[in-house]
Amino acid sequence: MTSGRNPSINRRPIYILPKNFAEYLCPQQNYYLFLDIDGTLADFTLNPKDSVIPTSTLTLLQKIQSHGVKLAVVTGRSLAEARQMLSPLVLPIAATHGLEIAFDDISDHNETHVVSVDIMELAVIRKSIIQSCIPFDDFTVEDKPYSVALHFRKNPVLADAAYTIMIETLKTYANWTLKSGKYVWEVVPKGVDKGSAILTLLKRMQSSNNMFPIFIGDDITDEVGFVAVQGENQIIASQPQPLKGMGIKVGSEATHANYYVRNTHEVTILLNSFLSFCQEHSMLAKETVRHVI
Ligand SMILES: O=P(O)(O)OC[C@H]1O[C@H](O[C@H]2O[C@H](CO)[C@@H](O)[C@H](O)[C@H]2O)[C@H](O)[C@@H](O)[C@@H]1O
Repeated sequence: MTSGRNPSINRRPIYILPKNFAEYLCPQQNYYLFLDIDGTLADFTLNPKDSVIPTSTLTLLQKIQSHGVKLAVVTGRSLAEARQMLSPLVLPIAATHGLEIAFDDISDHNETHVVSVDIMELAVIRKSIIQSCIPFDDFTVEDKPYSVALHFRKNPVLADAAYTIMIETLKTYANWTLKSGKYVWEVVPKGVDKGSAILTLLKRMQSSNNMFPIFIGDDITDEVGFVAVQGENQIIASQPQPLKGMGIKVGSEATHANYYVRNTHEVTILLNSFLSFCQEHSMLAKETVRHVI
């Protein structure tokens, strides 16, 4: 649990050789690509403020987008921070684990909150957490607009102390819940998760029925996202068939995802293979047009 493992998940995913990812794709499908940020597009850093999505990855995503593939980001980061990390890319974002949803490419700064948040209460919770952390040197409290995260990556031995602080703090606050992640515990409003966020985004982004969602993520909070794209617990109202997409876990731990790659480097190789598929597919389309003319 301390490093983000969840013992209740015991399925073993299939390894995708990332450079051969295009072999899993088919030109008849409409791909919707959902991406997590930390541990997927960005490597981990000790301080959350230091992490970046490499410019080469942003360029790659921009190229994939230019081929008409629908892209969206689903992250635990706040919306403001996600926008900043993704700049200059403009795309739909589900932030704060699905609380803040923004359709930036569809309409200018069109944002919604999935549940209402008591900001005053959050301030009290934050203060209490900071107070409880005083005896410890190695915690990092990440102050976010609608949640508060307690990081113990600097000293993983503090995992249990971090958990105790968070669980004790939450005892008197019924509208908040605890999410675990890699070397982090986070207090977030109840009623938000990445699976529901993906389905909300998909419904808005949908341009045809032949949807094939792919979600790439690395952490426990991404598990419900894998279940959602693989169509294992619901159908979208306007969708006659259950979704049958692809969950890809970054890392070889047990997961609900059907597939995995090993690390963020392999994510970029996989995305390059996806781009090659798009390029080849558009080139084939152009060839067809040329022959018809
Ligand atoms: O859903 P994600 O995009 O993966 O965001 C989840 C959390 O990511 C960040 O924390 C993680 O990355 C940090 C920077 O590399 C690292 O120090 C920490 O140990 C990781 O848990 C972010 O700080 C959180 O706000 C996000 O919820």
